[in-house]
Amino acid sequence: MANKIIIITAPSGAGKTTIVKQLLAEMPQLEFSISATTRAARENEVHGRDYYFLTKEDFHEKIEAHAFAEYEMVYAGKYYGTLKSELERIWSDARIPMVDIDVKGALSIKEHYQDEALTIFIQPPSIDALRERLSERGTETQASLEERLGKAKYELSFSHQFDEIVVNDKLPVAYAEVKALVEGFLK
Ligand SMILES: Nc1ncnc2c1ncn2[C@@H]1O[C@H](COP(=O)(O)OP(=O)(O)OP(=O)(O)O)[C@@H](O)[C@H]1O
Ligand SMILES: Nc1nc2c(ncn2[C@@H]2O[C@H](COP(=O)(O)O)[C@@H](O)[C@H]2O)c(=O)[nH]1
Repeated sequence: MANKIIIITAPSGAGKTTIVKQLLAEMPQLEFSISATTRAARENEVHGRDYYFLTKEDFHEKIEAHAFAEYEMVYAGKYYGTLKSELERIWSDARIPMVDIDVKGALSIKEHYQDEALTIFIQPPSIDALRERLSERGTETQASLEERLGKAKYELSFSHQFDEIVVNDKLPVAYAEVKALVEGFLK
């Protein structure tokens, strides 16, 4: 049987990480694909759990070695990428990688895995809701918040290129919808 992969994408602040964490807690056959990034760790983040935090030099070495299934410079000159070794590690444990990545990265990984992939776009109810969620999350400066919102407007135009679109207005409703899609895909 081909190796399956689930890709969740959305503009920053739409709620994909929130949904992914709940799915991972309830579906033991799924495993979070830990991305590599050159951005600094936030206060509560742990290397090897939330991300592999790399220097720019280390990230470039991995690009040269073709170690990434996809990578993008997502925000503020910072790289983020899905390591092939991470996907292989999860598949070798007979589990399914849950990949939480930006829209451009999701389009390129979708292209690569095609029929083995389920791609879900989490759509925010509005740009104002995104602003409010990112402000309340408290992780962004005014400049980085504006950068994320600016990019969100562009990313929303790609929603129809994914297998499914789920609007995350009321979290329990969106979560139930995503879970049903994932269960259907894994049957
Ligand atoms: N339906 C919802 N209604 C209100 N707040 C929500 C909802 N879903 C998620 N949130 C909150 O919005 C914030 C952003 O959510 P989350 O971090 O999951 O977004 P994200 O898409 O993963 O963002 P990023 O791409 O920046 O990692 C969090 O504080 C989360 O608790
Ligand atoms: N193309 C990729 N995008 C990724 C990857 N890992 C995370 N991301 C996306 O980056 C932004 C910002 O994340 P944050 O942790 O700084 O808030 C978000 O949209 C992530 O989904 C990756 O490996 N490749």
